Amino acid sequence: MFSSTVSPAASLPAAVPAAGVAPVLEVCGLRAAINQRFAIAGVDFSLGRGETIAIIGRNGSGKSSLLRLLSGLASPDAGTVRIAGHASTDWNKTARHLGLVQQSKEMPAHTTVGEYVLQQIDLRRARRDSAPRLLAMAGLSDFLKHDVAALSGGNRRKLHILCALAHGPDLLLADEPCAGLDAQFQSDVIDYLNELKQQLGMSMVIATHQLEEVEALADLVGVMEGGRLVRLERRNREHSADSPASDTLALDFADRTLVAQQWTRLASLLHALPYVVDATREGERVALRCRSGDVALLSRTVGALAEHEIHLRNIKWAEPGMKELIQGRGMGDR
Ligand SMILES: Nc1ncnc2c1ncn2[C@@H]1O[C@H](COP(=O)(O)OP(=O)(O)OP(=O)(O)O)[C@@H](O)[C@H]1O
Repeated sequence: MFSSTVSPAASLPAAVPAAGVAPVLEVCGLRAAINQRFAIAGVDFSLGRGETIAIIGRNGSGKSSLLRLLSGLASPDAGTVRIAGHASTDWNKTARHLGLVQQSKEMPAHTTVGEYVLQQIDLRRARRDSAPRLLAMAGLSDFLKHDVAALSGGNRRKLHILCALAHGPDLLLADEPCAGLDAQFQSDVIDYLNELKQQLGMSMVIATHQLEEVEALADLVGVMEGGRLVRLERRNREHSADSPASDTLALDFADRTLVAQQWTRLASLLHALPYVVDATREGERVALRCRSGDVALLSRTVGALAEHEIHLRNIKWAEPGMKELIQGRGMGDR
């Protein structure tokens, strides 16, 4: 599913857009103290036109803080964020390029969808005649006269997104756009975001805990941990089924002398497993690099070795799989 793993993220050439194409978003050496104990640091990446980066990581890892810095709502202590070539804090220049969807947004009372959209268009000094097209794209044309407070969670989220796009920005920053939605609404919002990507060539930064959003939308995945971007991967969307994996299993054997005394036999058994890319010795342990991060690999490996009377004391992800990272688990036990 993901083509490569690089750490630190700064050294990743995959995140640099093709030569001659100005990045829509460029983040360089970003550092900012958020409070006395937490800082964003070591964030470097670029996003080309039409590309989407999903920012994942467990609660409190700094995703929202990073989005605030990208949007210019907060200023960095060091480094730069450039949106369409302009410093993110220079709102006069960046505002027309940027659409922002924050995590929670109050809806006004006694306001219809039609009125709300026009208010938001006026706020952004955009053209009122863009309203029908924006509403149609979000599938909300039939809700013009509905009270915004009575909209479903999914439609409300789409309304926020469409308002953020009223002035025709190149870059959408969305903080957990599907948080708290049930599966149906989630998939509605993801379809809508996908249309924006496909039809408008929108570039997007999406902070998320949802695997579905990453699967459907992301060209790049950035993993935040303790305020740092610790992994940055480019997804191979066309060949996701058989792309090489970045997932590694750590194997501890019941017989601690096995690796030292029977390495040749053990290595040939492990290399014969269809999903294994590579097996390497690390003292008494073995690191097994696998083609897919499927959780079933653990039980398949245990079973395959047991057939040869080889028993394991412990088996775990040496590097957390993408599912664990997205759901906020698996970091910190390396
Ligand atoms: N305005 C603020 N003032 C002070 N500290 C803050 C502020 N916003 C966030 N923090 C702190 O910064 C750290 C990172 O929080 P942040 O909300 O960026 O993480 P997150 O990855 O978005 O979390 P979640 O997935 O729960 O939304 C936390 O320790 C949080 O308490």
